[in-house]
Amino acid sequence: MTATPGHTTPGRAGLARWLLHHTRDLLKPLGLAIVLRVIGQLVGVALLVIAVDGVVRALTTGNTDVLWPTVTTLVVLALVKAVLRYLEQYSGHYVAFAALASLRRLFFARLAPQAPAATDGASSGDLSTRATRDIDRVEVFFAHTVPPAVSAVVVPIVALVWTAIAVDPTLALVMLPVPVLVVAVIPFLSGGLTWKATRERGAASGRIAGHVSDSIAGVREILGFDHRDARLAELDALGRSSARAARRVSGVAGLRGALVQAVQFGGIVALLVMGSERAATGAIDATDIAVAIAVLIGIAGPTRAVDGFVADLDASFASAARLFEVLEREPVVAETSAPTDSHAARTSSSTTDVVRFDGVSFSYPGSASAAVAGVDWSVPRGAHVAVVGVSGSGKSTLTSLLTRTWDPTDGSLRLEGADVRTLPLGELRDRVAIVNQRPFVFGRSLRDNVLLGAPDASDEQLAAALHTAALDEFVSSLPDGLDTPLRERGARLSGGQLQRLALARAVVTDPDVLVLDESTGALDPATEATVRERLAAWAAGRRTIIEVTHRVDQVLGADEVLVLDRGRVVERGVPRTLADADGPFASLLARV
Ligand SMILES: Nc1ncnc2c1ncn2[C@@H]1O[C@H](COP(=O)(O)OP(=O)(O)OP(=O)(O)O)[C@@H](O)[C@H]1O
Repeated sequence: MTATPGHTTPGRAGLARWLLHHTRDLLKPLGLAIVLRVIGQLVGVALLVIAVDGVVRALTTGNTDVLWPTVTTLVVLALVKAVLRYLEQYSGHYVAFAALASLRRLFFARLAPQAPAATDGASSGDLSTRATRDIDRVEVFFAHTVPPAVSAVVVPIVALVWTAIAVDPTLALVMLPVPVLVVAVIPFLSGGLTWKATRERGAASGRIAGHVSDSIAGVREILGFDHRDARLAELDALGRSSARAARRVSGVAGLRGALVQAVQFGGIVALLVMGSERAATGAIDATDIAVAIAVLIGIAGPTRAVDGFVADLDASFASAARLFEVLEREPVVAETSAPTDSHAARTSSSTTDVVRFDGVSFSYPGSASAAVAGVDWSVPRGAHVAVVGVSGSGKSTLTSLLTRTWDPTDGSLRLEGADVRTLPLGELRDRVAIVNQRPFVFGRSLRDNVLLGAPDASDEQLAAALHTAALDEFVSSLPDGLDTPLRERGARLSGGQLQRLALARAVVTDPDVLVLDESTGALDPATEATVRERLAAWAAGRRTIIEVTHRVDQVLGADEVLVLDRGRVVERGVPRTLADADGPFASLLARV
């Protein structure tokens, strides 16, 4: 993934704070879930203690009548516990699912400003795993972790303090190591052993998802070039590394469960031994020993819950870490903090240049050479200009700086006099529309796809855009017209139809500047001529067209052409004049 440095991923405590920070609106219902759980589990301990106390008293006194008030109390407490359990489950899951919804919103809200720079190089399978499975796993943290974790600490403390006061302080002391070991020591030690493996397992799953989604998207190439065996071998290798990490996690989980049980039974044995010694001195009686054992058994459930969630919690934190990496990454371009009055800047500007590059240079992160170097260029309003050059000469990069996919490493770029960095990104991208080489089609209707950037456009505006892009005849030939559902990635469209759809999508937003990045290459010559004619009529000297192409013969009619070579401007001028000169443009033309 093309990562831009953000904050270092914190450890589990930091991630817990981070999750709680982003879901702070839910802290009240979360608090309620915790209180309900703690009370419910204390009631559970009380149930055991009262039952054991009643039975032992009845047996030692030989009077079974004393059991009736005990039974009544137990019935009432059992009902109370059931109601508390229901309310706790309800509020815990309410919090969990509301938290997931807000994390999903946050994921897209934070990802959008990083795009397309940070998402272009990323595996879509890995990103979608983060947005779905990783977010779902965080549910464990809210619904099955925070309330049990708090009650695993609070319930034993209350129970032991009560035992010390109401039964015997020595027995309470004997019991103390059990919850300490079960709740704190064992999970802490095992967490250290499994955290790395759990993170490796999460990363491996992301890589598997990326591999599978690439295989689906590239199935034609895989079959066409008989690449199946190699893909399967890669998938096997990924599966093996995921299984290795999973084995380590499960092995440690098994060991942890065994240790917890050993400690709990050891606690009962210790109570029996110490209790008998204390009873022999007359300090306590049989009922006290039985009640203390009941308390230890009563707190076994709440404390063992830690063992239950520790493995899931590691997975939950590993997922939170994968979310953190995306959500806290610095956007490649920063939204202006104090937007200038761009309209005022525009109207007060006396310039007739709609776009102006001043000493613009740009290098991709990690790249030693500049993709664009020292470009000075101004484009007059209403002009049709072209940027040409051999493949890799920096044409697309130059125009992507205009909409701030990236910011220049040096120099500045102005739109109608205003530095693009001072314009709100939304406004900038409204005013400059780019038709990309590889437009994306969503699995929605043709209408929705064209109106992506202008959902409120009128029917007339839509019809005009379709006409300009020469897509109108195609649309009328479809039985469902604009309501025709399109499959994702435009599977039902030809290359030329896809390009015209992308063109209509840009034109309908009524931009000041339209950038065409190799966006007519798939059209047949007659359709291309129609599109060019209609685009010229649409621009009508008011809107500016910047055309990026390596098909130099197609831009002989442009007002100006800029020839790039390895990121530098090597020639500029009126194309027909340059065609007759003996320069780079003429030699590009000779190659056509
Ligand atoms: N996202 C990226 N990360 C790193 N390097 C990149 C990236 N995109 C492009 N480049 C590099 O920057 C240089 C200019 O690429 P650019 O796409 O701007 O050229 P181009 O003239 O538009 O090429 P083409 O005509 O083939 O589309 C090339 O060397 C390319 O390898």
